Amino acid sequence: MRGESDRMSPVDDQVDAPGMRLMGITTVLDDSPVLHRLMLDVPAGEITVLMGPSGAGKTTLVRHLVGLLEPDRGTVEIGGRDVWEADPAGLREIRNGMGVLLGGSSLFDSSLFASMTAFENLEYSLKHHRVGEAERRRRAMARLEELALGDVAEQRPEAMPAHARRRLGLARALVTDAPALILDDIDVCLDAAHSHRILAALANWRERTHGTLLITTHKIGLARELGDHLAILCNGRIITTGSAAELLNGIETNEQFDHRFQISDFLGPPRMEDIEADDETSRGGVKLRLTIDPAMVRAAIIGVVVVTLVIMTLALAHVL
Ligand SMILES: Nc1ncnc2c1ncn2[C@@H]1O[C@H](COP(=O)(O)OP(=O)(O)OP(=O)(O)O)[C@@H](O)[C@H]1O
Repeated sequence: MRGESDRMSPVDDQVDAPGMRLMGITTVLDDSPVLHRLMLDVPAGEITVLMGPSGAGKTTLVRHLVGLLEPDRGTVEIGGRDVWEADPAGLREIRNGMGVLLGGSSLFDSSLFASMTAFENLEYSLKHHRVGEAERRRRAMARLEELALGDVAEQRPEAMPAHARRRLGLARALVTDAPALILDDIDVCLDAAHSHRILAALANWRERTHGTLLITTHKIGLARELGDHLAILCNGRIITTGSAAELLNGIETNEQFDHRFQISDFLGPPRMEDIEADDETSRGGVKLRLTIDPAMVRAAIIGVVVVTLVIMTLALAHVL
């Protein structure tokens, strides 16, 4: 029989931890540039912590990775597969290999079902991965206990305080033992009482899966503790990568962090002019994604039909 520390994949076969790679990512939201020519490598089987000032674009980057938001330019690869070129079945396969906790503490953000209890929320994910009933119970309860949620297993998430709901979202991301884990902003659950449990749960997941973890946080202590690799996202780009100990040397507060990385980044925020200039010069190397508005296509077809009819009418009138 297998113990808790055994390696388990979502479907009980060994699955290799995937690397993740973002190349040349440019994103414009509401006519404002958010990311510009962003490059990031998340090595397979290791922990990468992503930090950056508030509004730098961390959640936007995560949304590109998990298939929720298509970048305007560039490629997003997980395990060597382009997330945004995958067909729906391929995208489902990529998503099945990921445990995800989105930023925010609302029900929607934590990917929880309001109509299900804490236990049912976790069991649902395992059912989706065709895990048998007894094993579902064992795994779901193990994750709930691990995150101090055993007592509220029968409660619905809406009845829980925000930090407990956030831990439940984390338990749900962990429960399938996916080989890739993407956790956006777990700071909400990192109060003094629970941070050691969160770190222990992540260490346990790592021991079971040897998976790849990408985590975004504002907590300098957490980044120091976890970070095999630290990447700093600032002004829409990854401005530096390295070991957390080196990059955070001498930084104790978020003000010091912002001061070192945001104020000293001489390139500053991305500008729309630069992105438009890229569009004009883009050839070959960087992929340009064009959005075709169906309304424009319809208008163009109607226009062609009308012009054709007018020409035919004129030609007919000329003949008669
Ligand atoms: N749907 C949207 N429409 C328009 N602008 C958006 C949208 N989502 C995010 N933004 C803007 O994009 C920028 C980056 O936001 P994002 O949430 O990715 O930053 P973040 O680094 O995760 O911030 P935080 O650390 O505060 O969570 C911000 O200026 C934000 O206002």
